[in-house]
Parts: sequence; structure tokens; C-alpha cells
Amino acid sequence: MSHSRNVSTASKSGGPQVNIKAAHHHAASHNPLPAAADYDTALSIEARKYLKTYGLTPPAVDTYEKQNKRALAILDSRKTPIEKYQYLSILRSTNVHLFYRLLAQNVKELTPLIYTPTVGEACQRWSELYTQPEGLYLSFEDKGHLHSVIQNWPHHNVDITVVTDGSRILGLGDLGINGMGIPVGKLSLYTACAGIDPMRTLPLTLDLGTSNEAFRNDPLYMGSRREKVTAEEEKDFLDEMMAALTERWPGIVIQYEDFKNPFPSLERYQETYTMFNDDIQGTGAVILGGFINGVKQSRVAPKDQRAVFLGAGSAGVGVAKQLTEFFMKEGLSEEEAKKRFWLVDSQGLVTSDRGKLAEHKVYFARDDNEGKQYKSLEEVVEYVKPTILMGLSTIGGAFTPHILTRMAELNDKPVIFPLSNPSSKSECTFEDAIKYTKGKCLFASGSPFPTLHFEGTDLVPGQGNNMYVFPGIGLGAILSKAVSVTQNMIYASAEALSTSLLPEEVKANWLYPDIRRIREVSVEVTRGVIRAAQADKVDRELALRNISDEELDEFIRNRMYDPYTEHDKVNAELKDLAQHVMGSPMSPAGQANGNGKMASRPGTAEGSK
Ligand SMILES: NC(=O)c1ccc[n+]([C@@H]2O[C@H](COP(=O)([O-])OP(=O)(O)OC[C@H]3O[C@@H](n4cnc5c(N)ncnc54)[C@H](O)[C@@H]3O)[C@@H](O)[C@H]2O)c1
Ligand SMILES: O=C(O)C[C@H](O)C(=O)O
Ligand SMILES: [Mg+2]
Repeated sequence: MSHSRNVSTASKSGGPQVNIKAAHHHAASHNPLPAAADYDTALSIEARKYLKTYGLTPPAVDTYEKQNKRALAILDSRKTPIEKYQYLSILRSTNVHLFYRLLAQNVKELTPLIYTPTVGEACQRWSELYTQPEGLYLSFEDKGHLHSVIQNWPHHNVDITVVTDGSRILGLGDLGINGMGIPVGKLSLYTACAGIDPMRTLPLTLDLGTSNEAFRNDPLYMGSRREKVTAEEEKDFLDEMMAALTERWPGIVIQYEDFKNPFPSLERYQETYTMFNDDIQGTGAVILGGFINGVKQSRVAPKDQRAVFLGAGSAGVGVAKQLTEFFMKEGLSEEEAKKRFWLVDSQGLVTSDRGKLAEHKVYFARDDNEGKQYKSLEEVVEYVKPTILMGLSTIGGAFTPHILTRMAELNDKPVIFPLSNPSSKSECTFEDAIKYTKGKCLFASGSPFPTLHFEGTDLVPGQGNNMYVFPGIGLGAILSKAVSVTQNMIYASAEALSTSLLPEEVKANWLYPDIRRIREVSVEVTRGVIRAAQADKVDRELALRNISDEELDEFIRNRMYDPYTEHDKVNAELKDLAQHVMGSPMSPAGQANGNGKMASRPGTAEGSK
């Protein structure tokens, strides 16, 4: 991600410096997609003249501080989370650097607005609230021509895409093309958390029909009104899409997100493409990362753990598989390890004698139930007497006061992880978990909950959300130029996350590091992922093999997009350029070469990184 082709400008006293590369691109192509800072009020007067935007923004040159202050005040004046979400979306598309500067300074406060829980409502209302393009839509009708639709994406370089078919958006069901909020949101987190260049990301939503009848009948719905295509049709479509994406961008990393049944495509593509499934693998890794720290605190040995999972879907099975691998590394045989898990779905305890099971549930099906079937979670808890309760069921409130109380009777430190998103689907709140376990539980939830004052202390809830790992998995795959994303790379992300806590975070019994440190945490996760790629020999950036961990960390940091320092790096180039093109000091645009036209500017076109 060298920025050598960029140009930027700076105020003379070391004030804001603003990238004008994409502005040029924008002016040339009228690209309405997120573009850098074209009309940034922090642009110097010289830059505005150079860009011919002089006069199109208010005369004063803003500092970053003023911009932040103004944006936060506007945000504050918007009353509802969705209004704040809308303002932030507009900010991202009109001044991408300001958006990420704001996010960098307020990551804890703004993440719930750009991501879960607010993104859930944004998706439910996407077609109602739609105002601007933010990603690429591929329709089933485009089959046979996906390659040419993909050519329409206006940015020449893409490092990573997040793709959904909208069929299982958070715990909100099939939202069809309204699911676009998820790729957009996840990629914002990629930039905020791991410094992936926002101009090199592709939010991608597939319109393969929807099983959501209300949407199909909604006049405002912006997707096709067909029923969801068959699994076979979807497979053919995805085959074409994978080939077309990698044809245009050979190094692209492809993250699958929020597909109703993502197991077949993970199996089909994971060895031939640089791809992973975030709901199975990212979730598995993030929960393992927190769990490793939880085990240390609960002091229950793996062989004595008894984990009840409410929800046996992509996330439930993904997490159970990841914990199984951990138990095996801790000395259990595979058979012993998988016996530590009791999965419960909408039919009750998953047993091998209860009738035909979906393929992904077979591995964990119990065969020691002696013919008895357990339907409710309460029954299962009484039967199993678990040490761990995981929620990946999409059923808000499923961890009832009675169940939470029981968990505290059974354990000194019960692990209570209500992981379903958004907040309305969380199996319990932080407050209830603390109240009914009398403050004993080790807690993490998928969506954020506020700090709680309990018996004289402030308790901070852990957030077991895959946003702690997927940014580092993606960046690690990009920087190592991995040909595939291996299971060891996923596992390494969990280990790196678990060891990323500061001594004071460990002392405070946190399971996850402070989200405000996410960029540093992502450096550690990225390093772990790169080292695992090297061990598995799937890396193609061979020079990284022989450098020390410290050097690798430095390399990773240097490759991260930083909305503050981005422009420092290229500032010198602008000065050179200004002299080369127009003489110095810069003269107003339009007078540059005496004929009313700008001279051609070397190094400003996209496509040469
Ligand atoms: N915290 C995170 O990082 C994270 C990551 C991925 C998914 N999730 C959340 O996990 C939830 C599930 O995601 P998924 O991809 O596994 O979905 P999925 O549709 O694949 O699985 C849902 C599971 O819940 C079960 N279920 C539904 N109703 C139930 C009921 N009444 N009682 C018991 N089980 C019931 C289903 O049978 C199924 O096994 C979603 O809310 C999602 O937002 C959270
Ligand atoms: O999107 C999230 O916040 C986590 C996860 O990927 C989910 O599907 O819920
Ligand atoms: Mg997801």
C-alpha cells in the first residue's frame, strides 16, 4: 500500500494536510462512491485552486480539531441512533478522512452507531432510507455477465471485499439486498480497526432473491422480488463471482458474511481462493480468544468444562469447533474434546437419534442421551449442569433469570456469553447476567452493553464480537499475500487476541482488550496471522519471513492507512509536483500554463500501486 502516487497539500504551519488524489479521480469520473476529501474544508487555499474547488467551500481553512468538533456537535444534535448513522454515512462519502479521524478518536462511542446494534436497524430500513451508492450489487439476472458488472466498480485497486447475500443479517433474518449495511459496516471496521485503505475496499451484496415476503411485497424494496434462488443456482452464481473477482483483482481477500447456510461455500472455496467465513471462523476465533482468558480466571480445566450452546448454526458450530481445537491442544483427545459440548437448536438438544440433522450439526450430535430428548434450555441446563452458556440463537432474552440464577448455583464463575446480535437479540443483558449471578459470571456479549455499577465497583462488559479478529485476519492475508486462509491462521488470530491484553486489563479480569486500543491489538493479530501463513507456506510475500517480530510489527504499522498521517507521507511529493507543474508558489488553477488548462499531473492517476 505505497502511497507514492498520491499527492497532498499542507498548510504552511504544519496544519491539516489533505490527500487530493481521489479528488482528481472524482472530478474526472463523477464517481459518487466514497472518495477522499474532495471538498475537505481542511484543504489549503493552494490545494483548492489546484483542484479547481476554490470557491466551492467556505473560505476559511479548518483545522482537524475544528472539523471534529463540528462533526461531533452535529452528531450530538441528531436524536436517534439511525439519524446519527445517516449523518456518519454521509460524512464517510463526502470526507472519508474526516470520518476515520472521528472514528479513531471515538471508536468506543461511534462503533455502536456505525455497527451493531444500529446497523441492524439500518439494514431493516435500507430501502426506505436509501440515499447514495455505497457498494456493488450483483444480481442473479447478471449471471453470465458478472465480470462486466464488476468492471463498473470505479476504484482500480481492491484489497478486500466483504460479501453477503443478505439471507441471515445478524439475528434479524433474511433482509435481501437491505443487507448491504453489513459489508459497508464491516469494511468501515476494517479501516478503523486495522487500517485497510478505505479506497481499496469493496462492499458487495448479492441479489439472489429473498425469502422475506414482507420485503417482496414492499413497494419501496430495492431488490428483485423473486424467491430466493436454489442452493444449486447459488453455487453456480458464486463460482462465477469468485472467478470474476479474482480475475479483476488477483490478490483480493474475500470475506463471506451473513449467509444463511455458509458451510458449503467455505468448504468449496477455502483452499482455492483467499477467502474465509467470518461468522464461522471469525466468530470461532474471537470467542476462543476471550475464552482462553476466561479459563484462566475460572480455573476449570478443559476436561471439566461443560459447554451448552443455544444455537447450532454457523456461529454456534464455528465457535464449538474452535473451542474443540483448543481443548485438543490442551491435551484432550478429539473424542473427549467434542464431548464437552451440548448444542441446542430450535428443536432442542441436538442428538443423533432425534431425526435427520443438518450436516453441520452431525459432528456435535450427542449419542449419550439414552433415548431421551431435551426440548427446552432449562431442561438441558438441569441435565448437563454446564460451566459455560453460549448464546448464538438469535433469541433475545433466552437466558432467563431462572437459568442465570441456576448457572451461579452450579459454578463459582459461570461463563455467560450471550452473543447474538443486535442488542435486541442478545440472550440476556449485562445487567441481568450480573444481577442473577450476583456478579459472579465471566461475561461477553456480541453487541455492546454499558458499564454497570455493582456493589461499589464499575463492571465493564466484554464484547465478544468478531470485530476483534476479522480486521487482523484480513490484513494478515493481504500483507502476506496469502494464497488461502488456513485454519492455523484463524487459530493464530485467537491466540494473538488472547495475549494482547495489557497487565492492567488482565488484573481487572477483562476477557478482551479495551476497544480503544483496537489498532494496536490488530497489529498483534495481524502478526500472528502472517506468522501462521508462513508456517503453512501459503504466503507469497517471502521477504517477511526473515524479519523479526519487532520489524514485522513496524512493517504492519507502516502499511496501515492512518487518516491523520496519511498526508504527511506524500506531502513532499506535492511540493515537488507543484514546482514541476506550475512553478512555485502555486498559482491559481486555470492559470497554470497560460491557456486556462491544467498541465497533466504525473502520479495522480489510479491503478499503479
Ligand atoms: N458475536 C459475534 O461476533 C457473532 C458472530 C456471528 C454471529 N453472531 C450472532 O449469532 C446469531 C446466530 O448466527 P448464525 O450465523 O449462527 O445463524 P444461523 O441461522 O446459522 O443459526 C441460528 C441457530 O439458532 C437456532 N435457533 C433458532 N431459534 C431457536 C430457539 N428458539 N431456541 C434454540 N435455538 C434456536 C437455530 O436452530 C440455529 O441453529 C445471530 O444473532 C448473529 O448475529 C454473533
Ligand atoms: O456482525 C456482527 O456484529 C457479528 C457477526 O458477524 C454477526 O453476524 O452477528
Ligand atoms: Mg456476521
